[in-house]
Amino acid sequence: MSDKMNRRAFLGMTAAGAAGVVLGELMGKANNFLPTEKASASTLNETLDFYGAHQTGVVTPAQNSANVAAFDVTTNDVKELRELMKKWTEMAATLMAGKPLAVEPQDGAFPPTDTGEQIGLDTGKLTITFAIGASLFEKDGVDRFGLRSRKPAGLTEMPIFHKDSLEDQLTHGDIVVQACSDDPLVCFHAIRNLSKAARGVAHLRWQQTGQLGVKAEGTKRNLFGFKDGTANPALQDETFMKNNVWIDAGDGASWLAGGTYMVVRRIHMRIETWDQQSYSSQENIIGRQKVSGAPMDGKAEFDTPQFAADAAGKVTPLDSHIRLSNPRTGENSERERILRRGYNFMENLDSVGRINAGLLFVCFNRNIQTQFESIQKRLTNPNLPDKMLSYTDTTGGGYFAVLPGVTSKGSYLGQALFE
Ligand SMILES: C=CC1=C(C)c2cc3[nH]c(cc4nc(cc5[nH]c(cc1n2)c(C)c5CCC(=O)O)C(CCC(=O)O)=C4C)c(C)c3C=C
Ligand SMILES: [Fe+2]
Repeated sequence: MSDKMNRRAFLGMTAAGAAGVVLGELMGKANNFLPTEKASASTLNETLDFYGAHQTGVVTPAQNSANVAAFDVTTNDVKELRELMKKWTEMAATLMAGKPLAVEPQDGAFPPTDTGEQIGLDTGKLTITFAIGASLFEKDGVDRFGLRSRKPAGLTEMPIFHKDSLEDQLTHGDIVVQACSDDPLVCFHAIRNLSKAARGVAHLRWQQTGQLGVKAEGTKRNLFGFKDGTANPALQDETFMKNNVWIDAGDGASWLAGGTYMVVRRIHMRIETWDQQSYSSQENIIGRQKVSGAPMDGKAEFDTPQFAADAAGKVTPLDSHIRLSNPRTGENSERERILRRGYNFMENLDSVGRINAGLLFVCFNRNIQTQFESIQKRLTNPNLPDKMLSYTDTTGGGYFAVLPGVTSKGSYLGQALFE
């Protein structure tokens, strides 16, 4: 595939999208472009730059749709795995730039290189993020690719937490790919074509879509009807990202510097049961006011809850979700904080007619054990479990290491791991 922009592809793009790419190339962008958190139809044709020290899709403001797909690698040949990463690198850069995967006309005797359903669509700020699971380093005791010694100590298989109902076909995986865009079809197209290109080397293990809803500004809501993301760190807070999200060369696996750990939890929500709970009990379960998103003891969404003044949990119950997820005990709470980037999912009814919907919980953190797991263990502590656990069932997900970004053309995803 040529690095030069194909003239036809260029002309086929919307003017603004093409201008974005050209401007990016002229500026020689080193870092990922962060658009404002505003999402509107006029921004649908924005493209984000694939290249940078970190991959996109982590601190990128969440687009409206996501498609997260896990792959199992079927080859035992490390060269084939490396070739796949090279191919996916080129494809991701091309797709994010809004270009087709092949230059027309193609040889009519072969299947089209690009499946084509995105032709004429805007990219919707498409990001494609690649991460790898512990099983790529070792599976059933076998060092499949000679990579076992390079596995970061903190990258384990996701354990089964109290009350988890993990289903094998929705859990774990050798490689995970997160495609996010304001257009769900663009996400689908990305995953479909990456899967098609992996034929014979890797195949899809599970796939989960998610939606946030179109809203110009402010915190979006989950399917319990509450604002979700209020206490998330600001995406522009580089100090937070350095301390709590991005992995440092000194953290153990130097090849992973600039990456992060991604935790995925497919959390089914018992919608019908939840919908029968009184207004005040819903607020007590979450620990925030439903419409404003304010803490129980506050007035506005971003007020800080004063748990110390409510030791007995009379205002904000001790087993409420926000009280357990962040007890606000100074330094420790700050070190534990994660970057959440989840999506709602809504699927067909289950076999007995219940709504099959929930939260595709995604978070990024620098250390799974001291951050995500520390929070998760409080939420699932059998002695004082999160009240919300009675309304959710976690059916899938996994732990993955998000690869460092690709800084220049010719380099590829995971290169430092294979060298
Ligand atoms: C272990 C991590 C977490 C899981 C799993 C999780 C599931 C989950 N959360 C909601 C809804 C809300 N969560 C909120 C806050 C919040 N949640 C976590 C962690 C997990 N949530 C944290 C760390 C926080 C922030 C706590 C704080 O610092 O105050 C909120 C409140 C609004 C907000 O800050 O986002 C809601 C609402 C659901 C529905 C869910 C599983 C289905
Ligand atoms: Fe939460």
